[in-house]
Amino acid sequence: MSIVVKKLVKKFDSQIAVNEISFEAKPGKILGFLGPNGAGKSTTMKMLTGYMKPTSGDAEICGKSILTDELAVKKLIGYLPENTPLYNEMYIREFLNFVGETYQIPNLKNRVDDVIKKVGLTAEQHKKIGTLSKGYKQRVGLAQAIIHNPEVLILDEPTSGLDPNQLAEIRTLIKNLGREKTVIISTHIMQEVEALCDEVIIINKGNIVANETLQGLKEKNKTASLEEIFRNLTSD
Ligand SMILES: Nc1ncnc2c1ncn2[C@@H]1O[C@H](COP(=O)(O)OP(=O)(O)OP(=O)(O)O)[C@@H](O)[C@H]1O
Repeated sequence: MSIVVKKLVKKFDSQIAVNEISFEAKPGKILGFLGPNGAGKSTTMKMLTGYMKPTSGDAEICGKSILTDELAVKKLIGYLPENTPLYNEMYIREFLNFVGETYQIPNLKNRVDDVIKKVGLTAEQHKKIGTLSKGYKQRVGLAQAIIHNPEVLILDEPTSGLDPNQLAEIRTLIKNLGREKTVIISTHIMQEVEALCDEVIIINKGNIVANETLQGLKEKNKTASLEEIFRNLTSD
């Protein structure tokens, strides 16, 4: 297992955003992390990537604890946050070089060339980040997430705001990455889950209400409609 989550809790004052959730994820599989707005998806992802301390519980990324091995965990994970914080004043190459240097990547120039090609930024590569369209900014976000070739990818709504062409390209990229790596993606797009995910977790009000293979989820709920399953499991 490359991700083992153990009774993870996050409280904000009296509000329990994530309520003692446990789950696992393995390499070569894409795990879809679904839930209504405010369910606790981003909060969980932030805890797994070391950007937010859990109130209690722990998680291991390739055997390293998010509580005690924060640095090792950051190296093992590529993270695309929901609203990718990018440096708008920087040029794409400058930014990717900067990120690459923090990971001390050898032959960085070649690696930057590689990721630019991989995420489809070749035509835009000499532009300033601030001048890019939303979809291209998203690609820069993906490029910084994969530059250090991490074992685990955590992508928070990776295709939000992309046009249909970009959507298809980025989905193909994620699908390919998922062949070797452990990938968790959060999304509200059920077609995306169908197209990409092997396994699905549905979270509602901080609690896991489903944790199945995509096929298993449909069989258990006796319908092939993910939207119907989602509504049944998350409506009040
Ligand atoms: N820093 C914070 N301080 C206080 N409350 C927070 C904070 N971050 C998140 N929350 C609350 O925790 C709950 C879960 O939020 P979270 O962002 O994890 O939801 P989400 O499932 O990612 O939602 P969405 O689909 O809208 O992105 C929400 O009620 C939110 O208001």
